[in-house]
Amino acid sequence: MGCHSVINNISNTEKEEIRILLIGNPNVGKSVIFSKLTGMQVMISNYPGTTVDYSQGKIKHLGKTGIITDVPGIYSLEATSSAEEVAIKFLEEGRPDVIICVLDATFLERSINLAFQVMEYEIPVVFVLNLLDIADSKGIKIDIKSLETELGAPVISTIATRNIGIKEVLQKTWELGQNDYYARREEGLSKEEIWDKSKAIVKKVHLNSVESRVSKLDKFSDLCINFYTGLPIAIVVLLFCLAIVVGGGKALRTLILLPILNNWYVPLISKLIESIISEGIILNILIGEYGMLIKGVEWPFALILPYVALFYGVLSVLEDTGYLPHLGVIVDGILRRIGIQGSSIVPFIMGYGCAIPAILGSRVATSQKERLIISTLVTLAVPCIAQTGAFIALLGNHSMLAIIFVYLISFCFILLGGIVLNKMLDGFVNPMLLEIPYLLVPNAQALLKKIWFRVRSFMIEAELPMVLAVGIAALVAETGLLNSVGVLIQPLVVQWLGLPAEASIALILGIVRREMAVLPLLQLNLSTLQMVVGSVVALFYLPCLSVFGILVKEFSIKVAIQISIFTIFTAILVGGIINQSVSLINALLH
Ligand SMILES: Nc1nc2c(ncn2[C@@H]2O[C@H](COP(=O)(O)OP(=O)(O)OP(=O)(O)O)[C@@H](O)[C@H]2O)c(=O)[nH]1
Ligand SMILES: [Mg+2]
Repeated sequence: MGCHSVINNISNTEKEEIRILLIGNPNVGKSVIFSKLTGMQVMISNYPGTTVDYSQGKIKHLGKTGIITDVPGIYSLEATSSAEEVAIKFLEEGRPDVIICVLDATFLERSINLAFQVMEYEIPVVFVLNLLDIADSKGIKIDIKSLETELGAPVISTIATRNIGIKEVLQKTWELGQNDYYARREEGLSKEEIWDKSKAIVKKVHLNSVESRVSKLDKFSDLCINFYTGLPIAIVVLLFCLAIVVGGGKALRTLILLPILNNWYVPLISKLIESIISEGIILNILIGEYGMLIKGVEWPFALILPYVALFYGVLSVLEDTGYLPHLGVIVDGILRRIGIQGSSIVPFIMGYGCAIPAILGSRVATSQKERLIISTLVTLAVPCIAQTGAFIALLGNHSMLAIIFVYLISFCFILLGGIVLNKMLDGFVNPMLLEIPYLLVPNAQALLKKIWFRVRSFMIEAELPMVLAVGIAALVAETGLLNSVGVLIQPLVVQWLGLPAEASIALILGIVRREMAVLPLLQLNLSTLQMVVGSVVALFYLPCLSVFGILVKEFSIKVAIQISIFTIFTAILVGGIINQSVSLINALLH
């Protein structure tokens, strides 16, 4: 990072620190600037509302330490969502020493409007005019000197993604952060006056009359949000993504990972362990039916990881191109019926990866009711990617129809659950206020970094609990504990759901991780009906432990418990109804 070294973790605060706050409209590149200044990896995507919480990092420069905070984007100083509250709280209560206010060169009027509101705080401000390359491609030219004069504070022009201007931002921030220099204060202007003033400034500083050039991507963007052309585009895009994740995942699994595992790894590890331990429980726990060293490697790495990697690959492309908000416009009509705005398609799609970012992402929703609906539906009926991998492993070789059936049930319950919750819960859903970003060609390096970051976090956060869960399965199966636990839930599992008693282990392990409610079924030689029932139960069943934790944190323990009771009840009810009705039809036919 050139002229400064970076320490990522913040410990206690020293006196000599400069506290810096990054502020600006959504999607203007604040997080890119944060990441370039600190060297820290944070989420960066091409849609408003990527950052929903704050990140802090330390910068050391010229012998001084700066603590910089990246917050969610805001349009004004009145919070309309819990994400915006975070930003405004940092500004109002944090009293930073200096503010870096990022302006969007392609949308200057709105940026300046916020700038004036920020300047009322009498805190030194460095203005950063970002996205200059995009402005340039649109034929927008801005007179920086004149903008400086109008704002009464320094303006640095940047192309953050290419690291252009970042060094200057750092220098200016240090200069202002140490001197008591205040931006000019605008006394008590009304909202309308601020808008008028912003408009007048934009007129003054634009060097050309902005007859904005329309690129091919802009034309395609228009096609994506027009319902009649946008709907077929959306279907093609989603089917293409599905093909990559499902088809690609299967190819990776069957052509590369399983052969390596079965032909090389398993014989090698079995030989090794058998040469040390000849028989007994320990041997079985390590390499037996649920062997930790066998299933604990096969399940997470060969069955789940390919889908995780491809899903995050596809998701990251959708995010960085800026396509997701376009999709939001097309699905707004449907989502509104289930109490969600079109813009919430982003957290919803994230739920197909993992429920945690989806629940956190719902912070951009403008009402508590909407947040609750998104979080409940994602927890109830949206399978995470690890669970999808497990469904494909269980049902894929057996019957494609069975997979389609499970996903149809999932869709039906998203719709049904949404309609019911929308009616049941008090509150309101605001009309959609969705900003459509320019479609961009993603930067390959940034994209790969982001995918790697996500896959790595999955490996760190998910693989260990999965291996541990396999260990518990092995222990429970080998010690006969399974039988005693099984007896308790046997009537439910055997009589009502029609599954073998051993399937209880899936229900026990499903508490730890969602895919573990499916994977143990692989060992049981089930009929197609049993597989489908097991999958449907697993689909709804329980939020995994970490999702439960997030629900408590974001809402309350009461809400988390209510959602869990609701999901477990739905799981057992729907699974049982499928089993009982198919069995009845079978009995009548034969
Ligand atoms: N071409 C170009 N793209 C940029 C530039 N700066 C940021 N971007 C892109 O703009 C998008 C938004 O960047 P972020 O850093 O996530 O924006 P943010 O202001 O943090 O957005 P929120 O967290 O949603 O408020 C990303 O796709 C970036 O890659 C720039 O100078 N030029
Ligand atoms: Mg951000």
